[in-house]
Amino acid sequence: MFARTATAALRQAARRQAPLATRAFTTSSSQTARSLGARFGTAAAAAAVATFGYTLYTSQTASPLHADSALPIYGAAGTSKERTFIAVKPDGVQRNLVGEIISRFERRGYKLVGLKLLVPPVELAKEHYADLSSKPFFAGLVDYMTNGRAPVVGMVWEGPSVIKQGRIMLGATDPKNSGTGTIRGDYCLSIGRNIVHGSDSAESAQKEISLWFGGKGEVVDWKSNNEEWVISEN
Ligand SMILES: Nc1ncnc2c1ncn2[C@@H]1O[C@H](COP(=O)(O)OP(=O)(O)OP(=O)(O)O)[C@@H](O)[C@H]1O
Repeated sequence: MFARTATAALRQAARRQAPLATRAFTTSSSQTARSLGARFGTAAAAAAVATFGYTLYTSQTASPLHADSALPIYGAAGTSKERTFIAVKPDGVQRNLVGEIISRFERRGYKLVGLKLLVPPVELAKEHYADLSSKPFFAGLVDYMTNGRAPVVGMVWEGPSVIKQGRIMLGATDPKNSGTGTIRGDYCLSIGRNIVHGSDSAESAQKEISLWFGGKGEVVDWKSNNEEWVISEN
């Protein structure tokens, strides 16, 4: 009974989270590109589909579901299945801070449901930072993320309020304004080398998880045995 109720709640939350999602899977690249085009721009959508070789899911296309779950890969914001995209940028990898950053999220009680190491294609970085494309530092930002001098570690973390709490754990964009105890406040000094990224809203998390983890089976829905000790409210 509880399982059925929880599943229904998740389905409802997922529908609220993706109100424009179609009910059937989108199978054709051109169809997907059109959907993406409406949201992120036609060129970016076509380039993304061509570049990554897999479908990018947005709120205008159906999201991939886990085989045994009604949950989209981007989770259900506002529930204990909320998910966010966190990335250790190339400077964080180069400075051997991957373990430290993973450890902070693990110790807080969040659950790792996606993890990959990659040198992102230029188109992926451009799409990820599309809202900054007019900024003078955009070209340098894309180069720093994609030039291969070190890879990026992409992650999907799950748990209550993980989007907001993840941003708090990261600290301010400019490390000079980040408090001690935050990742950026403890480990970096420059806005251009701030070692981590975190989704800043449910909409961003949905876009970014779909962008970086859209391949089949790249986000894993698993049950942690610690869950009742971490997220129960009695
Ligand atoms: N003035 C700047 N000079 C150089 N790089 C910048 C500057 N402002 C932002 N950036 C880079 O662009 C990234 C994205 O900036 P944004 O304003 O979206 O901040 P953010 O959301 O805190 O960062 P992120 O998206 O990486 O988590 C920053 O993390 C930083 O790497």
